[in-house]
Amino acid sequence: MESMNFLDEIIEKLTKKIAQMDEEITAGQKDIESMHEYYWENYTEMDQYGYEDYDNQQALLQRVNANQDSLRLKARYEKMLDSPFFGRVDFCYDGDDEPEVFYIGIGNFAEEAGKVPLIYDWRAPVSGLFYDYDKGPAFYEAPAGKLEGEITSKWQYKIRRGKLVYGFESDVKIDDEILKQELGTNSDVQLKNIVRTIQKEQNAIIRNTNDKILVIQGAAGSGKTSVALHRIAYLLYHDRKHLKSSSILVLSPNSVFSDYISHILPELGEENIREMSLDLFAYRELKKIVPDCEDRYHQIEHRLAGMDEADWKRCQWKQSRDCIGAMEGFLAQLEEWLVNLKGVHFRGLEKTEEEMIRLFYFKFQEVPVLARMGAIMEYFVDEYETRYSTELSEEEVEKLRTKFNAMYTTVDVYKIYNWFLEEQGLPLLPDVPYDRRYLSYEDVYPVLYLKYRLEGAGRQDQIRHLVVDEMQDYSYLQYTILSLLFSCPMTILGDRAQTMEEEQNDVTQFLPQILGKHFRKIEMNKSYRNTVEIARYAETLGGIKETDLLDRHGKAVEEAEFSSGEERTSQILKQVKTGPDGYETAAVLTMTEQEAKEIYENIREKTDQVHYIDRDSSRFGRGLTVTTFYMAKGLEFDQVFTAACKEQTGLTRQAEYICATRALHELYVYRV
Ligand SMILES: Nc1ncnc2c1ncn2[C@@H]1O[C@H](COP(=O)(O)OP(=O)(O)OP(=O)(O)O)[C@@H](O)[C@H]1O
Repeated sequence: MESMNFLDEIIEKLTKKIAQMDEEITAGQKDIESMHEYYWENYTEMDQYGYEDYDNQQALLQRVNANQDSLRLKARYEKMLDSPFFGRVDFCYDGDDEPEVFYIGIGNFAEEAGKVPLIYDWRAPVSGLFYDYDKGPAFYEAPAGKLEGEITSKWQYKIRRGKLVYGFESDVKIDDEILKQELGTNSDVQLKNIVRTIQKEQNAIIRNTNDKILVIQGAAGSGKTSVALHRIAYLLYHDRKHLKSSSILVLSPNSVFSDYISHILPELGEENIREMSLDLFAYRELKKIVPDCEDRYHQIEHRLAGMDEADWKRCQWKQSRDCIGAMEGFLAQLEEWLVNLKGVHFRGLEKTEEEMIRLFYFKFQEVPVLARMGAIMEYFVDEYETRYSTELSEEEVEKLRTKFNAMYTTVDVYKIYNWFLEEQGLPLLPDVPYDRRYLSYEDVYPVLYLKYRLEGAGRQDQIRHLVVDEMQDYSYLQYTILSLLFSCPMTILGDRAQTMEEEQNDVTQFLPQILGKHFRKIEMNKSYRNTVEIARYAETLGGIKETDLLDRHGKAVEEAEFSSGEERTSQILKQVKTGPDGYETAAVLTMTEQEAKEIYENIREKTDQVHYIDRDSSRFGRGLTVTTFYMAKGLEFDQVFTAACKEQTGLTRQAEYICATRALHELYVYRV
């Protein structure tokens, strides 16, 4: 078969290329070492202005970067040696007699730079044909414009360790059969790349470069996270000049999730991007105000333990647009309370009280109020230094700073926040010194917002693309804070049905008010993860109408009630099928942390083949895991055991929905 010969040829050429690159990299390393040596031997004699020194450093830096690029490329070729291509499109350009053959893989491969690629990167313009069309008329957008023609044949391959597992001509679009096969296999402790089977609707999102803010509302298991990460890989490929992996940030729910998704980009030959939870970011930002805060999970636990309705209403209000409005009103009058302006004298330079008023309320009114005195002080120092043609020492500047800052009645954001709570008639935070302060989750973001409005927000301009996963879990206030910090393009994805509250949170309703008009919302309604049996069961829990499903069937969902936790645990252990000949992963998902601990301890008495995940964990392993529904968000397992209660509330129903949608093949709902 033609492709078999091609495969052998490619393997040979890749092997040769890798060997050649090895030599280049070793030579590069030697160059770097000798440049280092030269530098250390000669740097004392370099010209006094530092030009030579600078040139040497630049040359060294360039050589190091070039070697790093080669190492990265080599790593990609090594991956391609395992599976050089997965698709092929024969495309006859309009006006040509013969089709051209394009093989598609995870990266471009040409024998030499500048030569026609033997393999095309899945992100190359021509590769769009593979994902978007069946046989017949088709076109793609090349840098030179639209290229039209006809696809005369399309092939799919599975190659592992350099050997063809299968290869066949497909005349329908990327076949559901292949997808079913892919999804029918066992899950992994890592999300997989989907380059071989990206669907047309998914491809449109991945290749979208026009919309600055792309919001994806997608059903559970529709591939949102996968698509967002492939989109990042696509953007990196097409904008290497401006976009680096290190300038992309993913806001993810927790460290386990971060770890779960951290393999996709390296698998595709890209470097990893930065990942963080917004809570962690907030705590770091609040460090000077409070030493410790609650996190989101504490709040969920309080809710499940039966939080008072009035308390819950207050928590919700504090995250709302109304709270921001009230805080803005408060800020408008705050300037009056916050400063006690006086005249300043310093070695012959004087600013009278009237002048200070003019500076504070007019000249510097755009500067956030707690940063304003500093700005006025710098203005004063400038004036002094210009007038007396002298430079003030650091100590003198510090003395002046203290003098100016003494005009604030307080600079403590914690205290100022309490003034706000008092004004609103809300319960106050305890009036305690810094080291005894602890913020409840409801106050974390209002305090952060207040801090930014008082001191200014440190804009995160080094971030050139922001990905927000699980978008439904962020409030109006949190998005407002994000808009103060980031002005870069964003990919925001989530599912309103997977809210961790009774009522669904459709953030797409208010996002345009915050993020502006460069905004596109796309829905993904086809779900791939669960079997039809599991997906239909989950739909009844989530009150969702028929989702479009891949027609993959499996075991019926099993529901049972038990009279004790021990009985339930025994039954779970009977049903778990992880192991060498069984599934890769299984999870017992509970409503609360307490239940998770109990079940874990219970299982541990019988076997040590079990992992426990809580908010401090950073990864999950093969085999059986016990955790809460909220820590399992975004993850998937071959088997899921929902440890539910006999009585359902709105909140536990939602939790059960999240648990159910985590299951790939088997779902058991066991109530006690
Ligand atoms: N085109 C595809 N080809 C193969 N597998 C796919 C495809 N799209 C999605 N999947 C698989 O479906 C599962 C769900 O994908 P993913 O986790 O990205 O979805 P999600 O929408 O973020 O899910 P959720 O919101 O429920 O956490 C994964 O196993 C993923 O590999």
